[in-house]
Amino acid sequence: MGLLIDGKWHDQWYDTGSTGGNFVRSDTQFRNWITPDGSAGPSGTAGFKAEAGRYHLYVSLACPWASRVLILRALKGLEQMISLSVVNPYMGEHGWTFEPGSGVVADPVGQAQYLYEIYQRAQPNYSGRVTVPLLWDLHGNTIVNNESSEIIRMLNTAFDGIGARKGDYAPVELLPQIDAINAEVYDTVNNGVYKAGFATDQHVYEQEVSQLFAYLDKLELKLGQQRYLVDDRITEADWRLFTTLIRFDAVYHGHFKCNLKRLVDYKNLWSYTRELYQWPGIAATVDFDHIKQHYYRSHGTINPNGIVPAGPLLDLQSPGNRQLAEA
Ligand SMILES: N[C@@H](CCC(=O)N[C@@H](CS)C(=O)NCC(=O)O)C(=O)O
Repeated sequence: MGLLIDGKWHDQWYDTGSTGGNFVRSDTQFRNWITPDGSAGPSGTAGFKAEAGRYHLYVSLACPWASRVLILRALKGLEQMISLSVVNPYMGEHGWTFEPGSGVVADPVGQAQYLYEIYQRAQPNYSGRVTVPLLWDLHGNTIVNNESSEIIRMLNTAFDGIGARKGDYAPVELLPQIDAINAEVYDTVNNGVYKAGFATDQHVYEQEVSQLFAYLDKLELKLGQQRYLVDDRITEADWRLFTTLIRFDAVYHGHFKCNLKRLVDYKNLWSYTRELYQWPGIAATVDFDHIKQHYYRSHGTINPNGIVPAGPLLDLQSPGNRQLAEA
């Protein structure tokens, strides 16, 4: 694990020493938007028109942020329009690599060995983290965007005029509610598990874990009364929560010590997770082998012997048929 400084790779772990034992996620830097006509989006520059075959996505199947993007790509039926590379689940001294392995899909652009080469290709003097997901413009030979929350918004509508599947997961009239719940879920759940798992101070860890479970308790009640997080239709907010829930018992409970309860102990949340997992096209985006291999083998400070646990045995195929109480 490391980062690029002035275009040069440095192998170093997150610096929690300067932040009192807290894990602080850095902001992503490439923020352009694909739009139907190539005009500029809410940030970045213009010039990224939605076109079939023009864009390429780099992901890790282990990564919850990349998984959101895979999910929107599947829901919108964009698999033929946006091609895909998958990194090796093991992230070591060179960061993400394309080392051949089960499920790894090589870089078609320049046959990169390491993901950081793709960042160097776009910006030779780039300084910052080398993260997935990464959306690449095959025509312009540059990075469009490496912020998953923005990539999923683009995929939701930008390709609608050129054959994307119907479905709006962030309808304008629901955006204020979606954005509000996304912010809470991000802080307490999506990033909450990382803040607990990467904490290097006992007190910080305990605070993060208690905040995480207090919020899961709230969600458990909510999902006993309503089918989805916002309104009665599935939205982006549900998919953003799902990518953390589906990893919860397999990695966050053990590896990140988020173990006050397991997800399967939450009747409604577990049933909701199964329902979303069984949604058409979604199970194919979930790879428990990559998920477990990545977390347990890549974080040497947390799991020095790199042993990957055999369990848990999850029955994800049993029906996700929650009975809702009257609100
Ligand atoms: N804000 C980014 C975060 C992406 C991210 O942190 N991805 C992780 C994998 S789960 C990564 O690539 N980490 C490598 C690193 O931080 O060096 C997003 O949501 O797109």
